[in-house]
Amino acid sequence: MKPSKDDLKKYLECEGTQILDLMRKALEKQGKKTITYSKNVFIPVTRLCRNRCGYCTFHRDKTKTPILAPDDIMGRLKKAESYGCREALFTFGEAADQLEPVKDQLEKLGYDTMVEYIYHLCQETLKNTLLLPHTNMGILKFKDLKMLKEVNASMGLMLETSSPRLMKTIAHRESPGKDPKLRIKTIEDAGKLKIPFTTGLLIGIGETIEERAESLLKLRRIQDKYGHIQEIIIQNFRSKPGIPMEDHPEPTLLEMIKTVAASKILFPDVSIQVPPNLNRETNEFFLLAGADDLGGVSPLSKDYVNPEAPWPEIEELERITRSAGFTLKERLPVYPRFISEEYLSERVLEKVKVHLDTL
Ligand SMILES: O=c1nc2n(C[C@H](O)[C@H](O)[C@H](O)CO)c3cc(O)ccc3cc-2c(=O)[nH]1
Ligand SMILES: C[C@H]1O[C@@H](n2cnc3c(N)ncnc32)[C@H](O)[C@@H]1O
Ligand code: MET
Ligand code: SF4
Repeated sequence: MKPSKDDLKKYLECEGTQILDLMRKALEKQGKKTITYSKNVFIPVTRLCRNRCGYCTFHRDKTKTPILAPDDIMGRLKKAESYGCREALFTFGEAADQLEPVKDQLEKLGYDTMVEYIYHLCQETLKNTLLLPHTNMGILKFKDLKMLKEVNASMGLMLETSSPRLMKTIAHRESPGKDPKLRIKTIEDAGKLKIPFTTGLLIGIGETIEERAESLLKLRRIQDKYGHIQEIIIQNFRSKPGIPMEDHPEPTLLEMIKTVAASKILFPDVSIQVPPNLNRETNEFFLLAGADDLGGVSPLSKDYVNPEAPWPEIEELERITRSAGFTLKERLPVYPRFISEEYLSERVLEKVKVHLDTL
């Protein structure tokens, strides 16, 4: 029986030893002995962005390099390959090609749009490296998703929250692209196109418990209809100096544990990921609450979204995983059940197969 909204609210609100019962229940649903992670390189293709999320330090108003040049990117990818990475995580400010400096630089490089540029970069990645592209560029149109499916092993977009109320608060009031209607449309379009998909929630940006439950149920309904969601990231808001939400409290450890556990109970069929660099001291608790993936870990690049939080070494992930009673296993940016012609283009599938023997 799938939990109802009331069940979810109860999970998210429970206290004391009820939390231990919740963790046990989630762990039973999780049911596996392994915890996965992906070795990646984070490529910030552009940091210019049309939005101004109250929690974000990634976006830049002005920069000398509006977009990273192809040779710079190829250099980073080659280096990543030599470190044994398998995933190229291309991250962008949203709709940056609506902004003049980006438009100008794209034009100089011979591209009309950012989608054309990233398509080319993914193509080059597949041609010249062993890395598998995963593109996370904000909301996209159906036709752009369709084009990018050709050259990506998986794609991603955080839902953040399904609450339209936050469009009026400090978190999203200057971010038209965080309108949950638009985000949900993109995630559904990716489902229609059968693109293996990463999404998630940002916890602690002013949403209520009820809104947290609604966000999870929204993703559940999408997954029931399309089945393309491979992982859900439960990401905790981290406060940092200088952001509009600097004084906003971070979610507590117990709130995060309850959200992770409730997510696993609602999504026994999807990996629940907690980024390990945002919870250096407390990762074990999430594994004991049903999280089964530690996400992308980069041996050579920093997390440009949370630059103050370095990624742990693989040895540390191994130690964390072992002490929680699991074994660590590397995975690709596309999860095993999506490795088929149904979900991957021929050229991506061919590249994915090269990795399967060495995982
Ligand atoms: O370490 C991080 N990885 C992030 N990733 C990457 C993720 O951890 C992994 O690389 C994916 O699981 C790919 O397998 C994202 C991927 C998306 O598609 C959408 C959003 C994110 C956000 C983050 C993030 O904030 N921090
Ligand atoms: C790439 C993803 O990183 C997340 N993100 C952006 N800013 C922060 C922050 N201060 N703390 C935690 N996560 C953040 C958002 O969920 C975005 O979608
Ligand atoms: N700007 C995009 C979004 O918020 C990509 C990740 S944030 C750096 O969806
Ligand atoms: S989180 Fe993404 S959309 Fe929001 S301001 Fe930062 S880069 Fe832009």
